[in-house]
Amino acid sequence: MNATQLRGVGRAPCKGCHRRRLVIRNIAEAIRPAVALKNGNARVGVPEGTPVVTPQDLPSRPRRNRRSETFRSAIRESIVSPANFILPIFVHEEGSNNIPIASMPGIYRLAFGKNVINYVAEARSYGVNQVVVFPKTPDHLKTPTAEEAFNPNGLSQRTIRLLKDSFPDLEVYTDVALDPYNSDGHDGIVSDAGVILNDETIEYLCRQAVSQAEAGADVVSPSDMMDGRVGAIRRALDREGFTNVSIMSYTAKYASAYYGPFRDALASAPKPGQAHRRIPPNKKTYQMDPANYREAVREAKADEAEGADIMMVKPGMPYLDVVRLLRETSPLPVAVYHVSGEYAMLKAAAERGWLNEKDAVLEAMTSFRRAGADLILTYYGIEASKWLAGEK
Ligand SMILES: NCc1[nH]cc(CCC(=O)O)c1CC(=O)O
Ligand SMILES: [Mg+2]
Repeated sequence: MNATQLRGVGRAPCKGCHRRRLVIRNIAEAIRPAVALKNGNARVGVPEGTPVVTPQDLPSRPRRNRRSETFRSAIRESIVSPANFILPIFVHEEGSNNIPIASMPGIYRLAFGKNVINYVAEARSYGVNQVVVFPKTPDHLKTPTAEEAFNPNGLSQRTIRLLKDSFPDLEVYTDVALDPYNSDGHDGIVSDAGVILNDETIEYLCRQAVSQAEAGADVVSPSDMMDGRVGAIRRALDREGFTNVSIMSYTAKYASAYYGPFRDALASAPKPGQAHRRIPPNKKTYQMDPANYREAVREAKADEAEGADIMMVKPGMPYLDVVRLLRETSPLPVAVYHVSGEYAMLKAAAERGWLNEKDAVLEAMTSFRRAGADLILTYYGIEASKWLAGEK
């Protein structure tokens, strides 16, 4: 059989040569089934009734590049690694047990001390060497001006110290915002008229960031969305000699419904107003409108000019277009926050058997990387790393 004959294998019947073609095809399939497959029209083992067609004249067949797992992995464009993950940890000190968070199955407020160490040690054993610390502040320490945020011996500061003492090479990120310490449940100081004060709040955010740097933080992350806070924090850190402490800015943080479980975890949701004080029930006067895209460019330009080292988009999956936008707008690394509500959705569907959790989660992580994120903050940090390591 020569090449010309083989090329005819699998072609649609043409009256004159139909019989000859069948014979050739049978021989070809018997001795070299791969040849028949190469022509894209194998007749081996097709269900009866499968139409016999003329192969399409298609020089470009993208399926060729998907034909084997070996080949697919060889040409994969986006890779997820535990090195990309930043693991959020909730810390409390109301007793020595971890406390489950009802709306985040599998996630706990960790008891300050060895429970925190053990959790982080487990993360590190899977290659996750970055954490971001969120303290659960007891109600009696919350005030309208949130001074606990910069208490040098506050839970946040002690947790940072504990982590850096235990794991000197761990990258410890912090959250800079007043909400966990604010009796009004806002990221900034609320005036009696219900305005979240910008410049006054920044004064305290700077103190908070410096106190975290003094405790040993590697990266401070303002999540408050006040205007100008990145530049002010940069100057405050530099003034105190912390020129090596980085700033990861929540650059495009949207006023999202997906933060609900996080606010459960820290009891940090905006509180009801009082007779003499109007407390806004939501964060829409500082967090971005979910409808806005161009505005993210404006935020990014400001943060870059003010000295941000990393820019973040939050939430994650519903905002992949914004991740891609920042990736193309700036040379800075881009982080994305796969937030508490996104975690809760996946867990809830998985618990009901409606989604394959591992596949759905790794698909989400891959999508963040494809959209252009370098860093991924995710409560799935440990589980996803186990899956990436091939564990069940
Ligand atoms: N400023 C605090 C802060 N930092 C991170 C989150 C949300 C994270 C999550 O939902 O996982 C929030 C909550 C908020 O802005 O209300
Ligand atoms: Mg801004």
